Amino acid sequence: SECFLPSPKDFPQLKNDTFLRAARGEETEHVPVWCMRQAGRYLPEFRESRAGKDFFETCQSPEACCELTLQPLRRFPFDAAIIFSDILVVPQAMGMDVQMVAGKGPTFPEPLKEPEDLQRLQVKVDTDKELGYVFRAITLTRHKIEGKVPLIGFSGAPWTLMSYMIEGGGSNTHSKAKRWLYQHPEASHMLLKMLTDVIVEYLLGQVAAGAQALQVFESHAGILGPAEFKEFSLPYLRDIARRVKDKLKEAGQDVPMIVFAKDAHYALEELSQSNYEVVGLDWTIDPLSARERTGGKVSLQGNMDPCALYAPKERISDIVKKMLEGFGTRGYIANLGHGVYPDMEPENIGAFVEAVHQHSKQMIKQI
Ligand SMILES: Cc1c2[nH]c(c1CCC(=O)O)Cc1[nH]c(c(CCC(=O)O)c1C)Cc1[nH]c(c(CCC(=O)O)c1C)Cc1[nH]c(c(CCC(=O)O)c1C)C2
Repeated sequence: SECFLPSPKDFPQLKNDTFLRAARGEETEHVPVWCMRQAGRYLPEFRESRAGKDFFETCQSPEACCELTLQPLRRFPFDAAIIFSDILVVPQAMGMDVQMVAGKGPTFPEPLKEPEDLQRLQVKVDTDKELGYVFRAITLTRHKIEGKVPLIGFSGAPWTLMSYMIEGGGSNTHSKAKRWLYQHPEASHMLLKMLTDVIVEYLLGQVAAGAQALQVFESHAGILGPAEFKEFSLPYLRDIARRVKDKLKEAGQDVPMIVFAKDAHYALEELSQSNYEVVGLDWTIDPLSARERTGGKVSLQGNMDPCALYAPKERISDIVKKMLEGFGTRGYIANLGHGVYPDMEPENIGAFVEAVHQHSKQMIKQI
């Protein structure tokens, strides 16, 4: 229960800082690797822990979040962990009802339909009160991880959260949310601004609780084109990193920030100049051209096609080798271009991690 949770103080010393060094573009002995959705249904122990339990109730239990975050680390030598939670806890904190419906995914029974609906949202969110359970999960996990690897906190980006709040769940066209951009640009900016304010507080709270890096997920960037991305996503992504960094600096703190804007290859140059140390890439971008286009301004993270995990292990090793040769070993964090799917073989995730470590050690020795 809550009163026995440890405080965000006296954390165990970090033993493997490879991920943090790569994020800052420093030299490492091997390329660090972790996987988006590394805590997930592809692990039998995850399915067992989650069985019969409500998804958001699980998110609200620091002990359950801690256990699910640690599970993949017991199996694989990942170089980072990401706290088990979901991006949709932010719309919940703003007063919206979100349920996880089996076989359908996250569902908002009463999505935003017209600009008047913005009045239903909490303007000033007390993140300690509404999202304190995430902060407590981070503090507990940072203790229980025993300094093995850094712990990443995260948030959804404003446009991605806006699209869920208007669509009411997952969508192929995102046409309801995009209608707002074209019919109600002012209300759209008002909503994006509201979300940005909450996200900044939320990310700062996660660092105060013990998060050692932050990733911002703009998972629905690809549905925007270059012009809409520049107007409705990029300014908010930039504002979030700027405000979080300025506040942390005041407190003498500094954590690397990663921006993952899925399918936003058209905005790679802008993303590399948006106040984030690391730009996460999906698999539709060629590693070498991503390097050229970002011109050494940022570290890069990604980007193996998750479906390559269906390949035999020797093939995974070859794909990883090519990926490493494309990105180079400096300022690079290996990852998938999106999350692990539930039907993937845990063994093949192991092969992916091992291939990154082995090939990169070889390459670094030869430099
Ligand atoms: C494991 C899981 C999560 N969320 C959902 C699941 C599946 C449900 C379950 O297993 O019980 C529902 C869950 N939550 C969401 C979805 C996608 C819905 C859709 O658009 O169709 C689902 C199935 C929304 C969501 N949630 C998240 C994103 C951004 C990343 C991405 O682009 O995939 C998004 C878009 C972030 C997220 N979500 C989660 C994590 C922590 C685990 C880890 O990464 O190891 C993280 C970082 C955890």
